Amino acid sequence: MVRLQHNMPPKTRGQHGNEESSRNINYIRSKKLRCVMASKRKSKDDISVPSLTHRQYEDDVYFMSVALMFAKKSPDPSTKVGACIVNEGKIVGVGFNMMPNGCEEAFIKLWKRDDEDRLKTKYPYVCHAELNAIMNKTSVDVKGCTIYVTLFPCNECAKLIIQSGIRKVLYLSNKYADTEDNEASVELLNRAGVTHRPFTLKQEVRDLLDSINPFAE
Ligand SMILES: O=c1[nH]c(=O)n([C@H]2C[C@H](O)[C@@H](COP(=O)(O)O)O2)cc1CO
Repeated sequence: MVRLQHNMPPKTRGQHGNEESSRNINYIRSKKLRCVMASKRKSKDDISVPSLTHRQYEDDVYFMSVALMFAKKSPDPSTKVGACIVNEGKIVGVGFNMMPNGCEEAFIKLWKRDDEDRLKTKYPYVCHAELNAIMNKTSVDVKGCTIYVTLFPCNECAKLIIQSGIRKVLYLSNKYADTEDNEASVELLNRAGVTHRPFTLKQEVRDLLDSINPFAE
């Protein structure tokens, strides 16, 4: 009779007659299974603590939602853009595209995209969301901050972002991806070492934001 030592796997006959290795494999498998089951039991009892990446994702959703909420305030009838600057988890600046302060009334008819005369379109006058967010900042500076913006920054905004010390750009839409301005913007951000990446907001969050109407009766 073979006496099994405590903790030793039971002896079984392997498929190819290699008893020793098959015995070890079975032993390892059953041990692994016990570990998995134990960890499942543990995670059921534990209060779940979101992982760092999950928490970061939740923060990203939150700050991008703030950028979207501000985009809704833009008077531009065709493209509403919002931006939110974040410093170590705190919002330090928000903005949306609008005419310069004090010019809103005077330029009200200039929210056009097309006209033979460019001076009769919005483009030479409008202040972009990023510019407003940077100018409205509440902290001393925005060095090392992240900017959440609903549209990929144009080359002029890329310059502002770089010069202000912002180090990271998260954006929702990149609808002008094929334009030269956009190419210049990517080039600028890359050269300056400012990271930029798209962020996808789930449709449910967008729907929720669309449904918020604080002035509804
Ligand atoms: O980075 C940006 N930030 C920003 O606020 N804007 C604004 C300027 C205009 O009001 C609007 C773009 O208008 P349109 O898509 O009709 O060309 O978006 C546009 C960009 C990128 O072009």
